[in-house]
Amino acid sequence: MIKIAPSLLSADFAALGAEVAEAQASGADWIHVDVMDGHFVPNITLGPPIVKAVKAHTTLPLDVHLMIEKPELYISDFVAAGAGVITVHAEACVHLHRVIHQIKEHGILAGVAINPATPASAIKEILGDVDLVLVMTVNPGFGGQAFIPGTMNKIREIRNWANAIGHDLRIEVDGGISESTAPLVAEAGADVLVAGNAVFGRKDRAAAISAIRAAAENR
Ligand SMILES: O=C(CO)[C@@H](O)[C@H](O)COP(=O)(O)O
Ligand SMILES: [Co+2]
Repeated sequence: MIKIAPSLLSADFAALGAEVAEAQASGADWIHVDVMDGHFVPNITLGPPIVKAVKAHTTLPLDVHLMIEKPELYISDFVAAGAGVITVHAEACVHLHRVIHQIKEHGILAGVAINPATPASAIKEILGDVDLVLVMTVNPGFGGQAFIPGTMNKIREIRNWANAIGHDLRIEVDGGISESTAPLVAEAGADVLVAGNAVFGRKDRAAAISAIRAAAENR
């Protein structure tokens, strides 16, 4: 089953409550929340107080994508704020195994993300421990960038490894996902599709979400 996770990065930050409620009413499965610290990526967005405020406006799982250094210092704050999924970058964690288990101890889903230039092998040893692998299909930091097609080989590789060990892994893709790129990533093995611009950049969010879902499912 394909999940669609609209990214709040492209929503109206002055009206996040209404934006998240509309995304839920429009058929979103998860709400993707991009946390950036100005160090790991060259942009700064939001922290736990905003996640908590957003959570009050939706019953959907909040899919928190941490693009921050030393994510281990903030896991419990994001859990307390209402995160249902927390994903950390492999590139930002010296002790990735420890951070993944720190997330899982809170009883929520744990994910690991890799940048476009990071090989899939960087997460092979942790694959059986995570609920989700996030394959970045753009360089993290900004919404509205163009999809990088070369990332698709990694989706296939990771899906094959997960199948080989019988692991029911979610593979999420993030960056430049739209009606036209959704079939490609779904065919490669992705099943959680983050979409910022392609949902919040359109007036009719329900039409946008169902078009992406249909494109992925009818590939
Ligand atoms: O994590 C990020 C960017 O770093 C994303 O979640 C973006 O928000 C995706 O935006 P679009 O490419 O879909 O507009
Ligand atoms: Co993201």
